[in-house]
Amino acid sequence: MKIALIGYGKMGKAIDAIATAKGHDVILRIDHDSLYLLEKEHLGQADVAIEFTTPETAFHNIQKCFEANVPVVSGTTGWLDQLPEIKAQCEKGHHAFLHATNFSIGVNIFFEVNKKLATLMASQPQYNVWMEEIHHTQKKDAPSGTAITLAEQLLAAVDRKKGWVNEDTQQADMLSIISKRIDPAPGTHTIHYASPIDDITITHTAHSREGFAAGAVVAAEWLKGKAGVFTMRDVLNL
Ligand SMILES: NC(=O)C1=CN([C@@H]2O[C@H](COP(=O)(O)OP(=O)(O)OC[C@H]3O[C@@H](n4cnc5c(N)ncnc54)[C@H](OP(=O)(O)O)[C@@H]3O)[C@@H](O)[C@H]2O)C=CC1
Ligand SMILES: O=C(O)C1=N[C@H](C(=O)O)C[C@H](O)C1
Repeated sequence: MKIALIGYGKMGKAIDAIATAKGHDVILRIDHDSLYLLEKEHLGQADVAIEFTTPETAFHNIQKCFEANVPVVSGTTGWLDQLPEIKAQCEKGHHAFLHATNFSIGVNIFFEVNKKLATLMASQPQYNVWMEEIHHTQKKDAPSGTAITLAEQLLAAVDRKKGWVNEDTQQADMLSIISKRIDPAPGTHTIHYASPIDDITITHTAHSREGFAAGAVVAAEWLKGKAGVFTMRDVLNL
């Protein structure tokens, strides 16, 4: 499979290593200083593009893939207010787009555990709940995209929380998401339920970026030849 990598930072490089080891041909490595490659003439030669850049650039990069009619897998976080618009453009143009706030298999299983635990906790108001995420200091967005996905899942089940805030709030009806930036943490997410009698805590800890990168390559293999808007749940059949 011919792959165009859009963004050649920590994730772009990790994906390059895994895709190449699997026998794929990485034909483009597009970074800040090679944006001229983000045109149909070059992008159009790829079977699929994998986009991991910045919150400010993801929307434009994905549009460029649509213009070149190249299926695009994106893992960039921090731009999710624009996600409905890009999904609409994808549907309208019959393109292919797959976004996930986290591509690791472990986190996608963790998402399912989070939903189940939140459903069980919905009728147990003695438990207060809050969330913590820890990432490296170069991370641009807070809270992490994964933490937002976890929070949205939790809020859909637990009525006593009306929304989330990115601070340690004392407001009983708001879910605290506490963000910590500590090197070299690749990504740790914890959900705490605490009562006067006992606590339940679930944690996912990434030991490296390998899980994110491997999942993105699997998603790209899966997306090739398809049209529509997809997530990692479709890839993993969850
Ligand atoms: N969904 C998931 O599983 C995961 C998602 N992420 C997310 O992926 C994104 C990237 O993470 P990471 O690789 O760690 O970040 P890095 O900062 O290491 O890499 C981002 C790269 O994108 C480049 N870039 C900036 N603007 C453009 C542009 N317009 N076109 C192409 N490339 C550009 C940057 O270049 P320069 O430095 O020159 O500006 C940099 O090399 C983040 O949003 C992060 O949250 C991260 C891990 C897993
Ligand atoms: O920026 C990162 O590094 C990560 N970003 C994603 C997120 O915002 O959730 C996924 C992972 O946690 C690593």
